[in-house]
Amino acid sequence: MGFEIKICGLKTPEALDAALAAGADLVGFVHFPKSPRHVTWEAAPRLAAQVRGLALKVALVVDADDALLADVIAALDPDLLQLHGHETVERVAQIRARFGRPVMKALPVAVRADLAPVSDYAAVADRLLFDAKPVPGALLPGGNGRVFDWALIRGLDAGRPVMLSGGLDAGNVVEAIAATGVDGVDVSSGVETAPGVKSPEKIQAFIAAARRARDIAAPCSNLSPKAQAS
Ligand SMILES: O=C(O)c1ccccc1NCC(=O)[C@H](O)[C@H](O)COP(=O)(O)O
Repeated sequence: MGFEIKICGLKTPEALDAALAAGADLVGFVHFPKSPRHVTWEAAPRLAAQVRGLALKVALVVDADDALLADVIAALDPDLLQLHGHETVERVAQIRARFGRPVMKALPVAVRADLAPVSDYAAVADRLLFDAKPVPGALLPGGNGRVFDWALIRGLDAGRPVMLSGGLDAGNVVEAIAATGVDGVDVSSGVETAPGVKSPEKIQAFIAAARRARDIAAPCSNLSPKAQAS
């Protein structure tokens, strides 16, 4: 798996088109009704069909029960389930076994102690996503545009591919990649003009910047992220 760039919170055909045209490796669809990025049941199958294998489809859920997961999987046919709630290690393992889809567990990070469960989650998840811990009482568990201290995960060997998110944008993603050495980056609010409103220009700029950083980290490779992943 090569370095990967994920654009999350896509809910319109135009925004999805922009992410695919710019070369996103993963595109994320949020199922969380309180979110301004929530994808309706009506829109989900159409968005999923629009991807046409150009990127991996990621279905983001928060503490979903089996019935909801089954519905989300039926609607999106995702390549990856992103678990962005308080799912326990046991629940992550159960979801992976029960639904037969690769799983990325999001872990909220604010202080070093938040990394204590990394090895337990790495044992049951296919990937890990480090995101900034929301402030107490926040409406959303992610997609808050908050940055955490990247030094906390510098050089961390989780034994699984690791993505970084939380307050990334075209202006800081190069530094974030250099500071952490992660396997991929994930962005939502940093490519928006307002909560839930994606900007094609910001998506394009983010992906171009992240690619530049990847190429600095791996100067011998001319391959696209997708080609490296294959
Ligand atoms: O984006 C949301 O509205 C959302 C709702 C519920 C759970 C997670 C959510 N977003 C997660 C992400 O988009 C990313 O994985 C990550 O948190 C990056 O967000 P941002 O800081 O806005 O770039």
